[in-house]
Amino acid sequence: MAENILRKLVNNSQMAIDDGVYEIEANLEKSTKDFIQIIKTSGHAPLLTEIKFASPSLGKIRTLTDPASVASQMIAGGSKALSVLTQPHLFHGSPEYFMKVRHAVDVPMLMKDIMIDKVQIDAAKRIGADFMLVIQSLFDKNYLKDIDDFIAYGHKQGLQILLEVHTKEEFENALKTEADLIGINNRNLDTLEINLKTTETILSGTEKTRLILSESGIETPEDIQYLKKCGADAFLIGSSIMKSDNIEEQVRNLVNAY
Ligand SMILES: O=C(O)c1ccccc1NCC(=O)[C@H](O)[C@H](O)COP(=O)(O)O
Repeated sequence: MAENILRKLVNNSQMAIDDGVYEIEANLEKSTKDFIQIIKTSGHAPLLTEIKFASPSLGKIRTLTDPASVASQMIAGGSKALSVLTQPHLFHGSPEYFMKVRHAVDVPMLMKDIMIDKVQIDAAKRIGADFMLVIQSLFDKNYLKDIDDFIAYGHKQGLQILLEVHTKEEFENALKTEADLIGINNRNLDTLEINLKTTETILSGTEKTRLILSESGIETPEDIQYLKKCGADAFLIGSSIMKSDNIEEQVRNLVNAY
């Protein structure tokens, strides 16, 4: 069971690649803003908010509407950067939604997908992404080879790298790479269980040499205050915002956690 979820996500990405989902004609500019600088200078909780209409763990989260309108509400609430799902299978994402948002806003944007192939990195550049996601466990579990080459290719395309980990061992491996930002995913991608203590466990007793994004399962200002105390510098939040009747207000409430 455990290995199956990750394997399914990898297979889904391969299916999307084979279906031509990442063959993009466009050539959009990325943002003029730098999320790393924003994190370093922010007076409030720096949020990377995620436009996510469905997920493997929750199924449908919100009725599919104009993603640019969701993006504008998030930014009005104080979100400093956006993550947009481009994975069609299980997440109902697409590069087209990403580009709709890219046309509408000038904030740093993460192409959120299960990245397994350089074709997707080329697509990230073409759709105007600032960041791409790399998942450390895909390399540690031998689904993919040569993380340094994958990251270097992303950098060559002008992308910054969010490298996601879920265990201390993955975190230590991640620190050996040239990733720009390390994401600690509180969601176990093998079981889909969420535990905010993951961030605490991984950061306790380690010297922090890279900016840390705590990801998944964040719902309240108290969650953010706790994660900040654990050493997180920024926060990736999707479902709890996408489920809200008032996206702008929900984001503002979380941004004002500190
Ligand atoms: O969200 C899922 O169910 C999921 C399942 C399997 C792999 C990845 C998944 N989500 C990716 C994410 O990292 C989250 O979308 C992101 O951290 C936001 O999390 P949340 O606020 O809990 O929606």
